[in-house]
Amino acid sequence: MPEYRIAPSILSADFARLGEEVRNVSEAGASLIHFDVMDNHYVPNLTIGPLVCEAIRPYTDLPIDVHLMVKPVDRIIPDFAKAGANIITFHPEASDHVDRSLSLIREHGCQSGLVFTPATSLDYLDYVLDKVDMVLLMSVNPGFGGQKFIPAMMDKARAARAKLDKYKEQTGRHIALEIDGGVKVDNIGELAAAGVDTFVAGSAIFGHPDYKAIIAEMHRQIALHTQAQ
Ligand SMILES: O=C(CO)[C@@H](O)[C@H](O)COP(=O)(O)O
Repeated sequence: MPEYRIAPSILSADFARLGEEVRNVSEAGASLIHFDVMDNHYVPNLTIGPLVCEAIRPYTDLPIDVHLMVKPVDRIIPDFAKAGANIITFHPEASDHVDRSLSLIREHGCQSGLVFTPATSLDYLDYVLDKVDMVLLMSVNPGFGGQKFIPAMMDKARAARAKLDKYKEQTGRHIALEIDGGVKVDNIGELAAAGVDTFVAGSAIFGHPDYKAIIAEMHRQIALHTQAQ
């Protein structure tokens, strides 16, 4: 049975009270803090950088899961590692040398991962799986919170899990499968059954009045859909 993790996306938090929001979701049962970095170049929005990562670091003991939506990728990796990031993921299309960017993340003491937009092929994984700790599937187009889950991503999750399971059979190493975009209580169970183990949720958590209750309900749905497996 994999460890199922809920990662609130602070993109949907109240930025005026960010430290407090991070503390509140941490105490409410979150497993990771998902940190979306957008540059208004690779994606059409502009968010937060290493200074904000450093500022929230004292508010949680949970791993900070930095999702880079920036181009180029490499220059900013050491800054995030220094700011307290634990996991750093990036989009292969945004890196000049994917293998080098993955190595750079690990050299800086973080877990590494590749992110796939809805239309990006999983083939990018083929020659670099040994350097990947987490695969992040985007189930919306990157740039904004509060979008609708793209249904075709359910099959993509199954395909990704099959690839990662095959790799585990060969090597014994588990690679986490994370999904991001439109994750709610009504689809999280099916996603878990499809093989996803890490769930990013922004508006579903920060838009709910009781963070503890919504995270508990997400775990309940996951358990309901995976117990029989
Ligand atoms: O990276 C992104 C969007 O680009 C996501 O992390 C969103 O922030 C998820 O938000 P919801 O769809 O859960 O509201």
